[in-house]
Amino acid sequence: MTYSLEIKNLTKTYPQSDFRLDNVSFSIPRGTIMGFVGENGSGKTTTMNAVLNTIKKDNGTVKILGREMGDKDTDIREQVGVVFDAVNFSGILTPAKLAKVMAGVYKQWDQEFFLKTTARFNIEMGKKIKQFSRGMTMKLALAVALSHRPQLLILDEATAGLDPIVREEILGVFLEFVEDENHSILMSSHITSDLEKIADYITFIHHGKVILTEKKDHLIYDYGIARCKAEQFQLIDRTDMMAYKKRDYQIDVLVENRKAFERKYSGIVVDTGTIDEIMLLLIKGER
Ligand SMILES: Nc1ncnc2c1ncn2[C@@H]1O[C@H](COP(=O)(O)OP(=O)(O)OP(=O)(O)O)[C@@H](O)[C@H]1O
Repeated sequence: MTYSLEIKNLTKTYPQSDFRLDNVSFSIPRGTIMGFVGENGSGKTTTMNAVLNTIKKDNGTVKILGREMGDKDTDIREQVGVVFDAVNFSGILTPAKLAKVMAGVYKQWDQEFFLKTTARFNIEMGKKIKQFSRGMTMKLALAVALSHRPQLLILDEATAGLDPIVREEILGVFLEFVEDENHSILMSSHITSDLEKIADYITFIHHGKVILTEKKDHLIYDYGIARCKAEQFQLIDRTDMMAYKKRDYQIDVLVENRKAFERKYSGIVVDTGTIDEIMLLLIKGER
């Protein structure tokens, strides 16, 4: 398998902060979308910044399209499209003028593709960016990121604050982007329903550590949450539980193989879980 992004034992500490990105490792196979989820402050943006070399990592290796990126490595930079939550294009520019700037920055700038994408997104080319709504600005940022023809997109909360219709449109663009099996996306989002729709893999991060990387379909269809009474819970082997959480009248147990669990423990109801529910049990549950 070839990877667009390989992160191995990435470590980062900030001065005057207790936070530590602790040996973060995960890889994104070409042609796939990796959803990156975790609580506020768990280390998603720090990981992305360290991948992009916008902050200096303490340790570990990051390979983008098979190569480690040095400070002056502009051609790998061309291959990575980035959209962060806070877009900071100069407000006095219009999209038309911004495109001229970008054409000077990126060797692979594809003006025809930019015009096609902005038209598709109904972006007004002559309007100043400071007059754009948030959704419009995010769509413009995405059009820019795609128009220098990258192979990897890194998106930090790129759909946050957007209405469901705009999000649906953008998710469609992401799926088209990875369609040719060569392009990949690393995408952090608190809107896990978006990731349920388009991600191939999910990486969970908690307090700077990766707690799980898994195929999304495996999480959604094979993982399960067993709803147990206290006496049923007593009978379950610890090796069959990933995590558990006591509630008022039941104990929720996260299991990796819902069907096998149901066969072994007949009488216990096992539901499928959403990414949010699985994350809550992994983070807040006991082990
Ligand atoms: N420049 C900095 N100096 C010191 N601490 C920082 C700096 N940037 C981030 N941190 C701390 O690092 C931790 C991780 O922050 P990070 O932005 O990576 O989290 P996140 O998972 O992206 O969160 P969110 O979901 O809220 O965007 C936080 O505790 C944050 O306060």
